[in-house]
Amino acid sequence: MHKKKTAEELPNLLENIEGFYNKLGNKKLSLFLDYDGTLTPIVSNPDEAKLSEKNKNIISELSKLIPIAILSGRDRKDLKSKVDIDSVIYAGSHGFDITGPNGLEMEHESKADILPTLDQAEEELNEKLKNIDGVKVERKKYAIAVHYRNVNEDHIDLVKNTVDEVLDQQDSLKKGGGKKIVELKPAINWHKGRALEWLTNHLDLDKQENYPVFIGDDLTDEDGFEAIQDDGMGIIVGAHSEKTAASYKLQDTSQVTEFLEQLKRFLD
Ligand SMILES: O=P(O)(O)OC[C@H]1O[C@H](O[C@H]2O[C@H](CO)[C@@H](O)[C@H](O)[C@H]2O)[C@H](O)[C@@H](O)[C@@H]1O
Repeated sequence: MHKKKTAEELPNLLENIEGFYNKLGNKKLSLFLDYDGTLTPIVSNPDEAKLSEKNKNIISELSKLIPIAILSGRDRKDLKSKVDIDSVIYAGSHGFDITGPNGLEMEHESKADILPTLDQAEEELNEKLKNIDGVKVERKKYAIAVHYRNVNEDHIDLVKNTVDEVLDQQDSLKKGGGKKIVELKPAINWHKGRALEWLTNHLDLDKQENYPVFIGDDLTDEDGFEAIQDDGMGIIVGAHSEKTAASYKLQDTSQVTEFLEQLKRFLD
């Protein structure tokens, strides 16, 4: 277990790019990317978080050179429609639902049991929260995000308490956090880190020869950083409320774009 640091304590990747290339050495790079807050800036309406043409082009070009997977809390279909590149892997609902090139399809084995429970929780949340202005209940196949970014500060506790009430009745769901959201997720030890490990196995990325890099900005990305901290590198974008297992930082999404551009030139 490595000691976690605050994002402020970490070196900026762009200012230390030679150190990154040295760590990579002769190993083959694979890239794992979060979506919201990493490839797109955080915006108030989740539907408006669009991938820029610039990022789309770079990711598309990079995916011809190295394996790329996008690991998101979003629903996999929503994620795929927003990114719209055929040559990358999509892991939606925090890694519960994965598709990719060459017929790759993986849904977590819990699917049959958990879907009716999520359906019921979604219905209850919609009913109980319907009179609170600004709240948004976002159903993903294997999770539900309750957004309170646009809720009046006086009502935020009510939103959080309502989520707790619904969770109290569902032993098979657990609570998750994120940027101005509370999530209801399957109470299973599966997350972006486990999905990342599953993908490195599936892609046959032997640890001796490969170097996975994961870029993310939020609490749920910490599982991904931890999964690769011995054999690869976690890069945090901005900061979140806790210490991080990442080893480098990028200031914001524009620095992510800059890094991806540099990477493309380096690999060409
Ligand atoms: O794992 P990610 O790809 O980072 O997804 C995490 C959550 O992202 C989205 O919500 C966040 O971004 C929204 C758009 O910028 C913002 O309005 C919201 O406040 C953020 O929490 C997405 O809507 C969620 O489903 C994801 O779980």
